[in-house]
Amino acid sequence: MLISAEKEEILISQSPVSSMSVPESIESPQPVPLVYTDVNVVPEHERNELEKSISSLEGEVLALKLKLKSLDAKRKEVLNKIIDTKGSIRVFCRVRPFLLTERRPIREPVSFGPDNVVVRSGGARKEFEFDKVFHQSATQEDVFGEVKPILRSALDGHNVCVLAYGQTGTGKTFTMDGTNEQPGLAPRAIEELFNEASMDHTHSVTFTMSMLEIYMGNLKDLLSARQPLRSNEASTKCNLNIQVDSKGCVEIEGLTEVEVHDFTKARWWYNKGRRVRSTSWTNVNEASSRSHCLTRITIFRRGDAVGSKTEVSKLWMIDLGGSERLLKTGAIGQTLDEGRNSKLTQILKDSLGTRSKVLMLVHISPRDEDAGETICSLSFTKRARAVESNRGLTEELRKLREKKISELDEEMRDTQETYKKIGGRLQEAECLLSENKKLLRATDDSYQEDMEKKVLSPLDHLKETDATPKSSDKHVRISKSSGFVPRFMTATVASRLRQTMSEKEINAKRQSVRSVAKTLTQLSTSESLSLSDSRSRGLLRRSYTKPLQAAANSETPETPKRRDIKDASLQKKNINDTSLPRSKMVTSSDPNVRAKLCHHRRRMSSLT
Ligand SMILES: Nc1ncnc2c1ncn2[C@@H]1O[C@H](COP(=O)(O)OP(=O)(O)OP(=O)(O)O)[C@@H](O)[C@H]1O
Repeated sequence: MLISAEKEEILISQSPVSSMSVPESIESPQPVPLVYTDVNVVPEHERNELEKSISSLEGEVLALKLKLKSLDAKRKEVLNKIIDTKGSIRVFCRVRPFLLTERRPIREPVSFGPDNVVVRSGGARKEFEFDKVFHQSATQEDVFGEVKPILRSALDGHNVCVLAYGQTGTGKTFTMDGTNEQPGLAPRAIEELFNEASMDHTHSVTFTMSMLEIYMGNLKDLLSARQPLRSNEASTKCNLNIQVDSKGCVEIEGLTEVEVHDFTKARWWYNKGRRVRSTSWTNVNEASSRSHCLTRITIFRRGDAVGSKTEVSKLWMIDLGGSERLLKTGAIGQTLDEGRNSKLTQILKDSLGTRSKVLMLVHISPRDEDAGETICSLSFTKRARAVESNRGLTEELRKLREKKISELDEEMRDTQETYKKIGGRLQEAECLLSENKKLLRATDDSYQEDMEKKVLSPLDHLKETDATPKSSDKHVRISKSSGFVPRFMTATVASRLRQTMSEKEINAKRQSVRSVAKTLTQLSTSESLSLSDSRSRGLLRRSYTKPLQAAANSETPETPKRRDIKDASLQKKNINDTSLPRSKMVTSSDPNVRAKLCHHRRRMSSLT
């Protein structure tokens, strides 16, 4: 449907509005003749076609939604199987490249394969296994690619925890935050969540965001509106309480939680939190190496069906303090270490359980002098990895496991592809449905207008407007339809007398204008008519102006009689234009009647 604002016309294809389930033959690109038609003249059979198309599209939308729902459930199940087979605690290792300021040793202490790292220190050789090892040349995209599937789990209702662990200066912040040119995991993950949510056709998904810092057992709200002015000034929200409800869900009392509607807004908040974290420390490096920075995205996912429950899950992205600091602090004083780490454990209590997915990224340095610290970090993650029952499998079982994972991966890809296709079709169908509904509403309105015009001739309309108090048309219509007329609007004996006199005169005009309206209606129902077509316009002009002129010989200079009526749409505008000065709506030639009508109208308007 095309709407030309210039000509105030609507172009409607002569064929009924197509639905999605059109037969192949009709779908082939045949030249469809376009017919210009006025919205006021949509023939009855086209309305029926439109209604039929709407109901068939409604059925199709429903069926597609059901299909998507079952595909979503299947995808969820397959993903869970994959994660369970791979292990719900996954440990990756990332080796930082040498920095420009660092001297590369002749014999590097760290060597690595795709899933193992070997460290040589003081003649000893230690080997560690991982789910994946990112070499020095690995990009931020490479790392994110491996993290992506776990995000889907978060959207599916699982609590997910992504932790960056390692010695100070090994690249934890680089991996989590990244730079403007090379964004890290957190901004990429947030963007991905929005992308995935936009493709979910069966649920509405919303997000909130919180950021906090833990240092020496203190919790600091990084998104709070009230931040300390100076670095050493205590923040009002520096000691938040951790609460656990009856279901075991952890909540941090008073922690700022902002609603994020899109990625731009989320990134803005994320950058704000990062700024607050660094500015509250006198030394920026101290900030990241001595404290844990936690970003929480809470996901609210609700099905479209009436009465659906909202699933809530959390995605934690944590940049841990330098591991050597943790160990050293622990060595210096047990109390300090307890205070520092027990808060972290409490906060993550519901996100490290059996239904949760954990991804730990251990970062190591390539430097010779860091080899001892590297072994410490890797030994810690080895213990974390050992928690998983899948570890220590025989070669045969390992192969079987790999085969199973690749089968599941393929199933997952197929399901996702089908989901995407059906999602696309659903969007098309919904779009078409909404267009058709709009069109039907437009035809309904014009149909009603048309019917009104058949009952009331244009002059009736004038009369009605004339006799109406200044209140809006809408109000008057409501009063008419409901049968309720305010008392001050009921006619008095005198007003009825005055009205009878004016009615006699108006009736004569009504007769002639009705014949014009009839001619128009006949024209409109007999064929689709283009008002841009000069022949049609001429026909309209002739048929419309002639009886008007004949009937309105005695009209006042303001009436359409002396106007050069350009086309029917202009004529229609004149008739309906209630914004015209009220004096222009009087149609009596008799000065006495005119005076009486004016008096009547003044009286009525003074009552409103
Ligand atoms: N993969 C990488 N590629 C390029 N540069 C990196 C990489 N990893 C780390 N760097 C650089 O190494 C330096 C230290 O990294 P970063 O600050 O991220 O370490 P960190 O582990 O977060 O330290 P801290 O514990 O102090 O927070 C930075 O200059 C960073 O840009």
